[in-house]
Amino acid sequence: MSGDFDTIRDASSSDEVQLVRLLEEKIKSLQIEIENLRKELNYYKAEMEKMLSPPLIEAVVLDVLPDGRVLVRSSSGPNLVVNVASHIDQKLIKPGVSVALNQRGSTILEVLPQKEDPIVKTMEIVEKPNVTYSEIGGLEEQIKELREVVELPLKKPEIFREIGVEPPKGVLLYGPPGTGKTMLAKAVATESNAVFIHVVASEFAQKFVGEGARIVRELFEMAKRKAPSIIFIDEIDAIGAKRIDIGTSGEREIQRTLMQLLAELDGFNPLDNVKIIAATNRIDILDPALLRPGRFDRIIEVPLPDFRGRTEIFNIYLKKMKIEDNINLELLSQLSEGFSGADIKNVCVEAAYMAIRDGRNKVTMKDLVDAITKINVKRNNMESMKERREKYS
Ligand SMILES: Nc1ncnc2c1ncn2[C@@H]1O[C@H](COP(=O)(O)OP(=O)(O)OP(=O)(O)O)[C@@H](O)[C@H]1O
Repeated sequence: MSGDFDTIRDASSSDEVQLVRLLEEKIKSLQIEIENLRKELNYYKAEMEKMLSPPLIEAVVLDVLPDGRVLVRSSSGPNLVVNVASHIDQKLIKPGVSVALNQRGSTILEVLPQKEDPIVKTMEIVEKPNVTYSEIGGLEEQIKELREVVELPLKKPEIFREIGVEPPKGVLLYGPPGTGKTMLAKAVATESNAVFIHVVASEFAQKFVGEGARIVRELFEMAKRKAPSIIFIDEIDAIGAKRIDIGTSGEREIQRTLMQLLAELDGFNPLDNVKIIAATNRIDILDPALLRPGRFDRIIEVPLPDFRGRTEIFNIYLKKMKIEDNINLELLSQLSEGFSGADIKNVCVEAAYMAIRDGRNKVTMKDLVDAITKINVKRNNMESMKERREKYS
C-alpha cells in the first residue's frame, strides 16, 4: 500500500516540476518579447523625434570674425553672420568647413562630417611636396619672381599688410612643354610649407561632364581647408580659351566651369593662405578675362633653357649618376640646342640604359652624345606628326 502512495506522490511531484519548467520557459519567452517590444518602441520614438524635429540648414564657413562670430554661406542662398553654440569646439570652425545652422539660421549647432567629393579625391594632393629650387636648372629669374609673389605672401602676409600692397592672387606660367612649370609650382609649395593640389583642367571638361563648375567650387573649398595651400591648374587653356561661339552644350559646360573659376578667384582675399598657379603652353588662345587684375595678373614666361640653363640641367641629372671623368657639359649643352628640361632628363636616362645594355656601370660621353641623337630623332618625329595632324584636322 505504501508503495502505491509513493508512486502517486512521485507522479504528482514530477508533474509539478514539469509545470514549473513550463512556466519558467514562458516567463523567459515573455521577457524576450518585452525586450523586443521595448526596442521597437524606442525605434519608433526615435523615428518620431526625427520627424518632428525642425530641419537644420546646411552652410559653409567663409570666415571667422574677430569677435568670434562666423560668416557662412547658407545652402539656401545668402551669406549670414551667425553665432556658434557653446557645445561646439571653436577650433573646428574654419573656412570651408560644412556646418548645420538652427532653423532660424542664427547659430551653428553642428559641424558636419567633411564629405569630400570622390572627384576631388582623384586630384593629386601632395601634403608635403619635396621638390626644391636647387633641383631646377636655369630658371633663376622665374624662381626669384615666384618667391616674391607666392612664397613670401604665404609665409609672411604681415609684410604686405603693413606696407599696404596686395600680392597677386594668381600666377600664370607659360611656355613650351617640359620646361619645368609643374616643377616650379611644386618647388614653391615645398619651400612655402604649403599643400600642393594638382589638377589638370582638360580633365574637368572631359571626365566630369556637367560637373565642372561644382568641381571648381569643391576644389577651392578643399584648398581653404588645407591651407596654406597652392592650387596648380595645368593646361588652363582647356577651360580658359577664348570662345567665339558657345553653341554646343560641351562649350557651354566649359564656359560655366570658367565662370566658376573666375568667381572663385574674385571671391578670395589675396592675403588668404591659398595661392593659385596656372600653366599653359598656349597663352595666345587664353580668354583675356582670366588675365584681368585680381585674377592671373602675374604672368611668368618659362622658356626653353638657354646654353647655361641646359648645362645646369645636365649637371643636376649627371651629378646623381655614375659617369666617366671626361664628360664635357658644354659640348652636351651645345648639341642639345632646342631641348627642354624634360628632353635633357630623357637624354640622361637613355644614356644610362645604353651603358646598362653594354654591361657597363658608368655612363660615357659617347652614351650621352648618342642619346642626344636618339632623343632628337624622337623629337623631330613628334614634331612632324604634330604638323601633319594640324594640317589634316
Ligand atoms: N628646368 C628644369 N630643371 C630640371 N629638370 C627639369 C627642368 N625642366 C623640366 N625638367 C624635368 O622634366 C620633367 C617635366 O617637367 P615639368 O612637368 O615640370 O614640365 P612642364 O613645363 O610642367 O610641362 P607640361 O607643359 O608638359 O606640363 C620634370 O619632372 C623634370 O624632371
